[in-house]
Amino acid sequence: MSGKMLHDSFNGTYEGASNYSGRGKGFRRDLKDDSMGNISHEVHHGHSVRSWRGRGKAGAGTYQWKRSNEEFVEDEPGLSERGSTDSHFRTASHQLLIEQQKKWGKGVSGASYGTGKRSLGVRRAVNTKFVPPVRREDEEDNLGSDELMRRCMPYGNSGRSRGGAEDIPYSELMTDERLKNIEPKMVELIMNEIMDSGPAVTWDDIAGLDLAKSTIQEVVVWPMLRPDIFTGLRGPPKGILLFGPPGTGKTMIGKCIACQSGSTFFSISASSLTSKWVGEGEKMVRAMFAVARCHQPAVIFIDEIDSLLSQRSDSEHESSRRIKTEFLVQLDGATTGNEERLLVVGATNRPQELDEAARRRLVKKLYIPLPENKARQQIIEKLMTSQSHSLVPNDIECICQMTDGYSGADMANLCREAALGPIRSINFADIHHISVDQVRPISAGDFMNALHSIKASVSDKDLQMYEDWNKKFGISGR
Ligand SMILES: Nc1ncnc2c1ncn2[C@@H]1O[C@H](COP(=O)(O)OP(=O)(O)OP(=O)(O)O)[C@@H](O)[C@H]1O
Repeated sequence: MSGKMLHDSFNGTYEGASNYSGRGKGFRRDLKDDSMGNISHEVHHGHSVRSWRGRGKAGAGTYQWKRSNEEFVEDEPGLSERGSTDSHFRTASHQLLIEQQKKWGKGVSGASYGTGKRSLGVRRAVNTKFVPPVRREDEEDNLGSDELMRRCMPYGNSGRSRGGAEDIPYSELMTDERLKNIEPKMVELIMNEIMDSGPAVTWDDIAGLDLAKSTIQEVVVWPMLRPDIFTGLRGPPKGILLFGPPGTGKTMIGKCIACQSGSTFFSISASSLTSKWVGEGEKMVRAMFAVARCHQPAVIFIDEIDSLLSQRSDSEHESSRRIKTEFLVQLDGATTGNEERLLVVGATNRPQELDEAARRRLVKKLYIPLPENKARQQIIEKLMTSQSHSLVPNDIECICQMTDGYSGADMANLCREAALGPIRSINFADIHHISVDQVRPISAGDFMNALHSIKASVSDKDLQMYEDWNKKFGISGR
């Protein structure tokens, strides 16, 4: 292209990408405009160059990157006021963004703050600390994209869910062949919202479930750790299903598998693909598998998998059908690629709704039942270690007997409710000046009161259904 080069280093913001800077470590972006409205955009990384051409206007604005038709167009006029805009009209969100950029610096982008972008609905881990989505004033300007990506990960490198997998710099990742047909904004979304880097989960964190834990250890964790030994007939399944009542630790197990096998953990709720990402769900599925392939070994955890792989019906929406087809294609790809170290863990509270194709692909089906007496005791003891309490072993035994039928989540709720007992006994007027030491310890009486309001959430009828399904399809159902 013979036109002049407007920017030797593109430093705008791509739509949907948060805090994205073109000046990443180890790569350079060039944006050229030939004055005829033709744009060329190149990413130089090492010796490789990837380029896109299209029509649009160069400026320091927000660009939409349409790789499907090789187009690169300006989406909103320059966010910084020096952008090449002809119009003075701004939307409210655009104006807000300009004001935020003035206040916080250019690290703030429309996708990262204040524009109501939807999240994927992945629950934050219990201990996840709040990480402000905007750059603090004391942070340096012009962070490279790798640095930005690192900062998006709430825990840096310590205590992460990943056991052994090394970080792949974002710039390097984007040159990976496997991401060739994936939109960069999708990659970034997956890395920010689905790739989980929260605190590690160990087997000891999960109370009870001894049979499930030992089976998982043997069937998936060891084979993922030693693929050289577990070959051929000993090869690991590419998909497993965890089924059982809500709140019994299925998500914890999924994460624990990733931690213990040194894998990267990707976690998404299937319903968010259809409800929150209307029209994008299919792309998300493809992107998630592609990013996971770049981060092998990897565990992809799909919560509520029944909403993705339920029996087909005539009333099924076209977009849901497409997401399901894409998911099955990806799952089959993972199953046939013998070299790939990718495990899909599906979790469901409604196993009876899975169709035959799903049951066939999720080879091992593990029942995750309600916690037994001993497991309930472990949950109480674990949660009480960080609290001041006056419970003696007898009290805990008594509470455990009274909580037959409670799930792990019910037990956690019960402890939370009991922990409020001492607070409720404080006079409202004293709450302002009372010291922490003056709050009385949690007592057995607080638990007795809490038992009035926190009940078992799983019905006997549902339990029977899980038992029946386990007998029919589960690997522990004999
Ligand atoms: N076996 C367990 N050991 C310790 N804590 C547990 C256990 N089961 C559940 N919990 C508690 O319940 C919470 C919810 O657990 P988790 O999300 O893993 O359940 P789930 O089976 O995935 O639920 P859902 O089906 O509703 O998604 C956990 O954060 C933990 O506090």
